[in-house]
Amino acid sequence: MLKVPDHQVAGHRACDEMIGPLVDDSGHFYKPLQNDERGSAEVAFYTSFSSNNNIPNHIGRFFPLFHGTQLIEASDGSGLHPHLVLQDVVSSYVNPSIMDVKIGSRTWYPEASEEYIHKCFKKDRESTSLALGFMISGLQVHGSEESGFWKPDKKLIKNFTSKDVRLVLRKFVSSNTSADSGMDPDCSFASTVYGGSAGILAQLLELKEWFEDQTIFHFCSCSVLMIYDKDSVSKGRSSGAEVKLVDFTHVVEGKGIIDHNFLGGLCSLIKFISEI
Ligand SMILES: Nc1ncnc2c1ncn2[C@@H]1O[C@H](COP(=O)(O)OP(=O)(O)OP(=O)(O)O)[C@@H](O)[C@H]1O
Ligand SMILES: O=P(O)(O)O[C@@H]1[C@H](O)[C@H](O)[C@@H](OP(=O)(O)O)[C@H](OP(=O)(O)O)[C@H]1O
Repeated sequence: MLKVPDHQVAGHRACDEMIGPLVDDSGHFYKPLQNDERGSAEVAFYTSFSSNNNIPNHIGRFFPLFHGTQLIEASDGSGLHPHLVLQDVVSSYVNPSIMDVKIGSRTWYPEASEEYIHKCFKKDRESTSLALGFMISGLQVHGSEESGFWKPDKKLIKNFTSKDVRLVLRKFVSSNTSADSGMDPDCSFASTVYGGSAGILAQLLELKEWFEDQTIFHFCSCSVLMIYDKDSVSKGRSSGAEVKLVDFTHVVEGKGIIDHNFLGGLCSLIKFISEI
């Protein structure tokens, strides 16, 4: 049975008769192919990535598993539409806290049209992308059974300044996070979620090491998803903190050159998190 995901934090959504992703109860995430070249570009990326023998196994785990494409009924009722069939990277979590961070100080690639570059450049300058090398695209933080999720709306997130980003990265790992909380975030989950040998920071550093070397792909406009489960931490279990990369509609060939745009943004995010 396909349904609209409960835990999508950014991107095109299935609502108001708009086509958007669907999930099933077997752990699959169906992302509709965009009709323009973005859809085919993402299929081409997953196809190439999943058959590339030069990708180390420990790096492969940062990417959703790819199960090809499938024609399924679109979420907007418009009929059969091709979808990427991906691993649903949040399906194993009960109440996942998730942050989508779009990496790179620029979200355009040099080969793009002038019009597209102009559109992206404007957004990069208005968001924190240009200044920080990354921007928060969406998030949800689980509070408690009673309070549910803190999921700031898109408009608020769009206007995040560098100072807001610093605060939100703290709120993401705090127990006193809620919509109207004026309290100083306690960061009580920081050491378990960000820290530790299996924490988010360790995973980002592992990714960084690969990006310092890989010249196969340039990941324009791609996001790092950070996911964990507060309930598990509170119950003394591991947070299950995971880093995944998503959104490969604008991946281009690396042509033997390091992806300095992604690498720089990743270093900046690492620095922000390591200071918490
Ligand atoms: N494999 C996945 N498993 C679970 N959730 C996912 C997966 N891929 C994406 N998501 C969710 O969907 C959101 C949007 O994903 P993505 O960026 O791929 O979509 P998009 O519509 O191409 O975005 P944009 O409009 O920014 O280009 C993510 O923030 C995340 O919440
Ligand atoms: O953040 P917002 O305001 O939702 O803006 C969207 C976001 O910037 C996407 O990255 C972009 O897709 P591309 O990166 O593929 O350009 C999309 O373009 P679209 O409206 O043409 O789909 C925008 O609408």
